[in-house]
Amino acid sequence: MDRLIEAIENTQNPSVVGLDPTEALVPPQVVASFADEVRDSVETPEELPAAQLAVAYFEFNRTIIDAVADIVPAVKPQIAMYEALGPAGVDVYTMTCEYAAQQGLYVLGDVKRGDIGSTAAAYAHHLSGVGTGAGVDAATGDDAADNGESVVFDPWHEDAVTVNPYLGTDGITPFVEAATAADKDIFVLVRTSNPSSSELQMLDLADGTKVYEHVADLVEGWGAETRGRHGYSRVGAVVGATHPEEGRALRARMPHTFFLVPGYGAQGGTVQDVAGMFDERGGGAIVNSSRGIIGAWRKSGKYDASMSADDALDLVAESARQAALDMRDALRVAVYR
Ligand SMILES: O=c1ccn([C@@H]2O[C@H](COP(=O)(O)O)[C@@H](O)[C@H]2O)c(=O)[nH]1
Repeated sequence: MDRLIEAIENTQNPSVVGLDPTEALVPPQVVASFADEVRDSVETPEELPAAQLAVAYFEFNRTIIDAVADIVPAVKPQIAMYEALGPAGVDVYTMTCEYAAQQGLYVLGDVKRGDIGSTAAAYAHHLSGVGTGAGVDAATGDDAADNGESVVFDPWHEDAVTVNPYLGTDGITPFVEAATAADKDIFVLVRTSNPSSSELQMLDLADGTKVYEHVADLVEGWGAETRGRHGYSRVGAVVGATHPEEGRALRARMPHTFFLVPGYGAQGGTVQDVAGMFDERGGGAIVNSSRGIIGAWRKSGKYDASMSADDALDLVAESARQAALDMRDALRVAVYR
């Protein structure tokens, strides 16, 4: 977690911009502007809409990244938005991660993976890359053979990924090993921000703890051997901004676990809600906003359907930057006390 913590210190900004493009969040003239370019690149007419949206998503993301790269430490692309477009979308996911990394941003891939150990080992290649010396073997879950000439190709360009803990320790261990070998991190779902999250997470266990508290204790344990210079482990926790009381209690319960806090803005979370999720030095957490930043152009009052694609992208950039600055400044007041 050290690189993320130092990036936050350098920007004095504990926030991450979520890159969750949808058709509704990209100005229509931007999508339309790629019609001709894409027409020649597809093999069948059915592929055209997905291919066109994918190219538009990349241009949109690049615009956002350029607009915020000097003021935020990190971005969080949500892979679901890209997978929804098929292979063209997955390509744009990896291109977006690569571009963000090239701009010096920490890239947190929101992929929420989780499976039995051998399959988790394959998913862990998001962190370890592909090739000899790339950590765990995808088929067996064993250490990959290293013939001394290790060649690793990292197609994903992620510094961290989100992981689902429902399968327990053997579903997590390959990610911890891969993260450790590659100097990367994971964030495990503990108390999610969504309305139905209490159906499972708030259930009482026989010893009186809640399910999410038990997961929190597991997460502290999974990270115990991986603490860095700043006292936080490589195994972070996802804690929703929509649960301020539980988030505050988790902060005390998980002293070595860094928090990724989604649910700010579009889902109703406020700076007051997230303030208790930071430690006494104003560290220990990073707050995500996706729609609140990338969709800010729609609430700017300046959008006009007759704008050119270039003007619309300028508005996207200006609005995203302002929204990111507003979020940074609000967090600074609430957190850096
Ligand atoms: O508990 C969780 C875990 C993940 N998310 C993800 O964060 C963003 C939130 O987007 P907003 O537009 O800022 O609401 C999105 O990618 C979710 O999948 C979450 O919201 N809550």
